Amino acid sequence: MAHVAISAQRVEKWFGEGEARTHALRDVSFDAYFGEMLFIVGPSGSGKTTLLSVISGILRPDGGRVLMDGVDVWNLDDDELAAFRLAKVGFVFQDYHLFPRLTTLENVAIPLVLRRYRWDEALSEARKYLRIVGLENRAQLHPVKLSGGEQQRVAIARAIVSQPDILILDEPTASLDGETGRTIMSFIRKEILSERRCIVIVTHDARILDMASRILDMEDGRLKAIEIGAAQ
Ligand SMILES: Nc1ncnc2c1ncn2[C@@H]1O[C@H](COP(=O)(O)OP(=O)(O)OP(=O)(O)O)[C@@H](O)[C@H]1O
Repeated sequence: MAHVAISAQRVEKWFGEGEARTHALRDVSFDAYFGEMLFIVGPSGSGKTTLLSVISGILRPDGGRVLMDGVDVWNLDDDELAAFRLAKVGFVFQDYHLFPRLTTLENVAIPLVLRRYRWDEALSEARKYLRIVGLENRAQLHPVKLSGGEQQRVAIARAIVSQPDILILDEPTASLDGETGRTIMSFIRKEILSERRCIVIVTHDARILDMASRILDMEDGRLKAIEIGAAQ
């Protein structure tokens, strides 16, 4: 029996006040397992990014709970939650969140520095991951000098450098051409997914859906269906 990595239980989220009040997540429950690549799909505004933020310990829900590897993450205090996320979760955000003043290599090294690696060790490990995403020759450039697709690849390298148990990606291929997107997703599936890791991906990109183990289909804040993917 596969081990549950993330358990979302009756999650609710509201935004705004009065007329602008939006019910962004309505009673959303599902389990994500170690060893699977779980995709979240649905129309714009259906709550995908909100769900990703709640299950990864970034955005506090208004109701329900989220267990990550058995830990009720929204019951942790801020310091415990930060430490838990650092130890367990890697993120790739839709808009990259790269540090503009650091080089590409330094950006990838940051999670290791936070884990108290020596600076030279962190840089050398980071270089391996830049090579994996095909950007070794961009190591000394700052993010502003990179294309959108290259920045996305740096963000992916930074998310996987510390080998997190849970890897969360928001639209990871949105700014990549089809071939690069598939190459990176195949790489993640082959080299990054393992029996001890769970990968959750929000995507609009139909070209990569065949790599899903299962697909959560969101609509209007609700979980409409859970489908078995082609790669299960
Ligand atoms: N910070 C916020 N403040 C107010 N409303 C928000 C906020 N974030 C999201 N919403 C609203 O919550 C709903 C769900 O938004 P969310 O970004 O999760 O959807 P999404 O499915 O990820 O959309 P997209 O595919 O366009 O990224 C939308 O109606 C959105 O307008």
